[in-house]
Amino acid sequence: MTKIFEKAPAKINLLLDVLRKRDDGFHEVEMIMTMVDLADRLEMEELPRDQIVLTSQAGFIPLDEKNLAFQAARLLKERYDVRRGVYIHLVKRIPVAAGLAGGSSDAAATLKGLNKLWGLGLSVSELELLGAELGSDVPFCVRGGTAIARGRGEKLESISPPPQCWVILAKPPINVSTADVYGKLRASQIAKHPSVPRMLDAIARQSFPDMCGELGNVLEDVTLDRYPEVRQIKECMIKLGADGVLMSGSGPTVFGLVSKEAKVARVYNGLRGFCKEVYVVRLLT
Ligand SMILES: C[C@@](CO)(OP(=O)(O)O)[C@H](O)COP(=O)(O)OP(=O)(O)OC[C@H]1O[C@@H](n2ccc(N)nc2=O)[C@H](O)[C@@H]1O
Ligand SMILES: Nc1ncnc2c1ncn2[C@@H]1O[C@H](COP(=O)(O)OP(=O)(O)O)[C@@H](O)[C@H]1O
Repeated sequence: MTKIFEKAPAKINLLLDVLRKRDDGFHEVEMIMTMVDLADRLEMEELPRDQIVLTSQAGFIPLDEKNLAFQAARLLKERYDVRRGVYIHLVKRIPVAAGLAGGSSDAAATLKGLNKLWGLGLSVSELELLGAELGSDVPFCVRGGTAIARGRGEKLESISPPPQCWVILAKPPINVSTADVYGKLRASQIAKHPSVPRMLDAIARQSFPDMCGELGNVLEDVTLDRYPEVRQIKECMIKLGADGVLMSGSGPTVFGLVSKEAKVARVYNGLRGFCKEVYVVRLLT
């Protein structure tokens, strides 16, 4: 029986700016997002009965309609009147509720995998549009690569990959709700907005130091104030000598960019002293 395998990588936001709060409750954003090589894996195969069955080795995520992979399968089934069942097994490796878009990437991988398994013939842009119905980060996860995201995150423009480097991810043991963080942000009172043109220029010139200098995320104002442990991890990474340090998305994961391999062990070992979940990965360029 045909089995489809899909990789669902985590994202980081090299830049996250909020322009204003919209009337629909969402925020108008400008983000520069890229993928890292920390990924979930999904296996999808035909089920002889007309049902969506989702399993995972992870005991700490919902496996019913609350799971974004389940929602993605249901959306395709309903929209294209697919009367076939599917068994999805999710190997979860991306930390949950971390600001790394794990659930969104699982949803994107499910859309891509079932498009193949069910022979739907949908284009990447059609899958992105479907993804937008599931969450603001899903269209980017469908497209992958590096992109500027506008609107509520669904309007994408692909750009060339950033200079390659090491990425050290540290996730403190707290769960941060994206809705809460956006809810606490006062968009009209943001003290300092990061510069999209300067970040794009640094990436286009492949200047690693300038890219590090242009990192910025306005959601740090909310999360770092509310969760001192996130601020502490950020300060620690800076002290340990990471070249650029930023919180990803709404947090609480903080990432450090490092260009020289020799420095990676120092940052990793220093962090491991007080943060259990630390990963060393590369950009997916
Ligand atoms: C902050 C970011 C940055 O990449 O990522 P995460 O921290 O979640 O990884 C995203 O904007 C999150 O995207 P995603 O997690 O898909 O959000 P959604 O499910 O669409 O929305 C969750 C909630 O966040 C708020 N929200 C989300 C996106 C946006 N542009 N404005 C908002 O105000 C809304 O309150 C919404 O109900
Ligand atoms: N496939 C999934 N993997 C992880 N979490 C999921 C998934 N589907 C739904 N969720 C729920 O979505 C919430 C946010 O998860 P996640 O996508 O990991 O966070 P973030 O948006 O911060 O990157 C969690 O509370 C989790 O219970």
